[in-house]
Amino acid sequence: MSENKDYSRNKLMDQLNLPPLDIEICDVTLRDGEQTPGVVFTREEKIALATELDSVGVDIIEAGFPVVSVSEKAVVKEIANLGLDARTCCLARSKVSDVETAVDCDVDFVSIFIAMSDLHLKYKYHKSCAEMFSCAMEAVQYAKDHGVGVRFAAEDGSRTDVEVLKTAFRAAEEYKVDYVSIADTIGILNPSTTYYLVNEIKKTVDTPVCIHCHNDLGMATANTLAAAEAGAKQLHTTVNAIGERAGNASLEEVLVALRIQYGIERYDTTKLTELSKMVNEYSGLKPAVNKAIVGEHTFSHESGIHVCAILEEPRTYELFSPEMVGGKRHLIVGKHTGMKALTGIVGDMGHELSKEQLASLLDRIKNCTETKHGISPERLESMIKETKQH
Ligand SMILES: CC(=O)SCCNC(=O)CCNC(=O)[C@H](O)C(C)(C)COP(=O)(O)OP(=O)(O)OC[C@H]1O[C@@H](n2cnc3c(N)ncnc32)[C@H](O)[C@@H]1OP(=O)(O)O
Ligand SMILES: O=C(O)CCC(=O)C(=O)O
Repeated sequence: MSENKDYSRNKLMDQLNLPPLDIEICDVTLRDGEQTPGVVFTREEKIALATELDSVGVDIIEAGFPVVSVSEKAVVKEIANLGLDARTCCLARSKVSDVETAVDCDVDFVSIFIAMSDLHLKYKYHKSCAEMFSCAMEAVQYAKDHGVGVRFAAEDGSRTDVEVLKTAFRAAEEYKVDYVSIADTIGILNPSTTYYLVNEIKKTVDTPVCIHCHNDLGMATANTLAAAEAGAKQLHTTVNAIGERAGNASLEEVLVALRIQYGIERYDTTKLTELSKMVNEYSGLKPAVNKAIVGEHTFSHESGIHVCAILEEPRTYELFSPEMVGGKRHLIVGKHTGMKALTGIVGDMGHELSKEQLASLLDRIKNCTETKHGISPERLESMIKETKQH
């Protein structure tokens, strides 16, 4: 087998003998992502994002929640009619009027949701589970009668009694819903409980299961993958992990993990950095510098021990190549720079310094307190010139 230069495969996965994952990605950036406080995507931005998500190979694009506004409905309909390879869906409450609006948008399926947790029934709906379920099935029937697919979603599914969830999904199956969905709405799950919950539901229904994870405990990506291992078919993601509160499972993290850990290579990960930049620009939300996959530091290295190895073989300290995700490598010069790194960097900048000059430059760099954020290429250039003059 030829050596893979793009990434290091997690070979420990071989020890687990997992069956291959049978998954699809439903990206919800345009719906849950836009629910991030203060975020609004324009029509043009939504269309640009849908087109880019499609070119990544995302299987389903959740285009929006049509009853939110007239312009929201219009753009959901426009995206559904763009002729993308991805299927489209949108959100609807368990109300026939919401589903009527969704059906009018020409989406492939509508996600009809209710919460069946005690907290939501008592404080949000002030109705019994049976009453809410009946509203949901009326809405499901309406969609089915109009030839539109249905995802029946249990909002707050992770805090819903498991037996209640099973009974509801079993009953929804009678209405021929196309998917049942478990939402970890407030991000309470961990990988073990996610696996348990999905496995329980898989034992109960034959209908494909979806998982929608929030990141309140920083586990959304891990939980999404645990759900996939337990047999969840549809995995929900957002670009840059945006979404309610701490956000959702990150598209870029899930796709790269699927490739490296599970051998799923059909998504075009080279577009992920560009997609992240688009969401950054349109949402006004810059990912943290240490955000996995798309953060500014993903391929930035300062430590001498790391850089001296990277100069020979980047895989020593990079799990995957910048090229694999459309990113760029940056070698940072600062307090932690070593001699090999400095020699390489100075050479790459087109300069030749003697051993003594390099040692003197390194000493200056290590003791330079003028900046806390590394030495910029411009500052380094002038330091090199100063070193040459001495
Ligand atoms: C977990 C999630 O992400 S759910 C999706 C959250 N997304 C949003 O809320 C999108 C933005 N929301 C909006 O623009 C508005 O809230 C709308 C258009 C959806 C509804 O607006 P309004 O009609 O003014 O209702 P309002 O927001 O005040 O209250 C929500 C109502 O929906 C009801 N509701 C909430 N979820 C559901 C559901 N799944 N099925 C049926 N009814 C529901 C609430 O009980 C409440 O009913 P009430 O008006 O009888 O008390
Ligand atoms: O499961 C779904 O499709 C949507 C539910 C949702 O957005 C949530 O509960 O956070």
